[in-house]
Amino acid sequence: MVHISLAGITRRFGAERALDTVSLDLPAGSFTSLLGPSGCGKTTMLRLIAGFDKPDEGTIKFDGQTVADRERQVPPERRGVGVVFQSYALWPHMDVESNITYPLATRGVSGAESARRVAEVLETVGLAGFGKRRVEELSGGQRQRVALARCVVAEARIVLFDEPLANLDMHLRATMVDAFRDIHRRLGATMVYVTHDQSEALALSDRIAVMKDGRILQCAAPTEIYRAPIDESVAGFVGRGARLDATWHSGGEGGADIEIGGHRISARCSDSVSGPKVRVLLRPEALSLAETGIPARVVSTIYRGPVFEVSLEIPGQREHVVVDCAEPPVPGANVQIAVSDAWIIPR
Ligand SMILES: Nc1ncnc2c1ncn2[C@@H]1O[C@H](COP(=O)(O)OP(=O)(O)OP(=O)(O)O)[C@@H](O)[C@H]1O
Repeated sequence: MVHISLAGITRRFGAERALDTVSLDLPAGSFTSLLGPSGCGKTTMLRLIAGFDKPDEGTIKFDGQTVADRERQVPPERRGVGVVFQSYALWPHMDVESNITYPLATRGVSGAESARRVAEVLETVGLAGFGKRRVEELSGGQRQRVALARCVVAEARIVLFDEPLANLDMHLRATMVDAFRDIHRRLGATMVYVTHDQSEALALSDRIAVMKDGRILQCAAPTEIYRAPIDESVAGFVGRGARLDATWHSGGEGGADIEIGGHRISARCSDSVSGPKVRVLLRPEALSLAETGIPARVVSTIYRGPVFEVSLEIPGQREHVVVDCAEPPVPGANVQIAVSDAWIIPR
């Protein structure tokens, strides 16, 4: 288990800053997801941690030891980092066993000991009996698991995942999410996971770092990112929900009364916000159609599995509000929205 610390990391490509003075601490044994739109710098960050690339400014330390700064650069093979990338990084023409034993062979482990460890790890990743199969004969999900097995065998102290599930179908993704969680529990390695997929990030990580334009906007537990996003970008990027204009009425210190469409509601807030105008985040699960509430008009309904996603327009608001309903109201109908939870977005 390794504590990873990035301090003031900048990586430029021409005039562009792929990473812009990023500082981030990843505690030993933590599982952190990097979440953010395409091009925000997630892969660049992983490559710097792995040692495939070098920062222009700043320092990366593993357990207090510098592995990269402007002058020094510890090579990837001496960092104890395992990678599970979408491009697999396996030798396709070799069999599964040879791919997995490679890190053992480089450390002088061979023969019966090597065979025992490979059998054990194949069992762990659910590939018992696949040792002699060539990698090119495996499915995408199976290849991911071989890459993971290689990290386990190498006893990687840090494991980096770059969109490992992007090419897999929904069912396999769910299975792999379970496998990753299980491996994290067993290995106790410090894991960093890059994804576009919020549900993966929320399910897997103990912390999520939300990135934009080469910077980290917020790094916190998934529940905090979801319930108390630090700004408009995080609120808009993670989870469903609408950001609305509201008028401050009274309160402070964790909670306030605010008004939307002439209707008063209670909202959570950080200590730093106050009126007279505020922005508020309403998540679908905290909303329902009721006898009294914020007046709105039904714009559309879409069936999403067990519930209908109902899109509602509130006069004077730019974003539509989404509510999940068992029975869909008629488009055009005037309704009222009851609110059980709301978050005032800090500025
Ligand atoms: N080798 C390179 N040469 C030039 N520009 C690069 C290079 N690598 C990355 N970039 C640029 O740096 C920025 C960050 O790229 P990066 O791959 O880290 O983003 P990302 O968040 O991983 O994106 P995605 O989710 O699409 O994979 C992008 O604008 C990209 O075009």
